[in-house]
Amino acid sequence: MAADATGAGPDGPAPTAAELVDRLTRVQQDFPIPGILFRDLTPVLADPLALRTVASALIAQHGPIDLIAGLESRGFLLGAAAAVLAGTGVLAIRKPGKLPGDILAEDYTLEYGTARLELHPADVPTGSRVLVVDDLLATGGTAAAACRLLERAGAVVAGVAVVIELVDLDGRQALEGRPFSTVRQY
Ligand SMILES: O=P(O)(O)OC[C@H]1O[C@H](OP(=O)(O)OP(=O)(O)O)[C@H](O)[C@@H]1O
Ligand SMILES: Nc1ncnc2[nH]cnc12
Repeated sequence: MAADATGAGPDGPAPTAAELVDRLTRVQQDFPIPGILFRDLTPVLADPLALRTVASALIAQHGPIDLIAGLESRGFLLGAAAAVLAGTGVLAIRKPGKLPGDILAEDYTLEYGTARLELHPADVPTGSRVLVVDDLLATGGTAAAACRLLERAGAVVAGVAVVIELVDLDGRQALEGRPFSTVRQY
């Protein structure tokens, strides 16, 4: 079995997803701009036990789902891992100009800047239950834009699942009551 960075002994209790996120997340002050405390999940993704445990936690709190939507770009990695565990496919909700052909687009506001997300509606079966997966909820603008895109495409948003929620920014309110779960709050 591949080594992991958690330090768990062979007979010790398995660490929870929240513990692994706490231990492994890289915290960087003033990135990408001054004033932002950046929480970087790449060490969690690089650890085999943490990736499996966290991906499993993302899908655990939601009912039956038909598809997972991963949000570019960090949500792609988690969304694909979660989709394999859930036995579903994965949709790519992308930044502008990346998807060819007929697309839907939604503009939104970030903790630092503004942005747009795009989706291929042809990949979304009408009435399918889609779980939106991303690494982090800050203002909630990204996840809310993804939900609006999926609903315009004819999907039912089964929920929004993120690894980290920055509670002071109250991003949940942007989700307007859609089911929401998080692995760790800061
Ligand atoms: O809740 P919000 O305020 O919308 O912010 C959260 C979003 O910001 C980050 O993505 P970013 O746009 O920086 O893209 P990246 O994943 O490509 O780095 C993060 O991965 C979330 O998608
Ligand atoms: N503080 C933060 N850390 C990591 N990703 C983010 N996306 C938006 N805010 C963020």
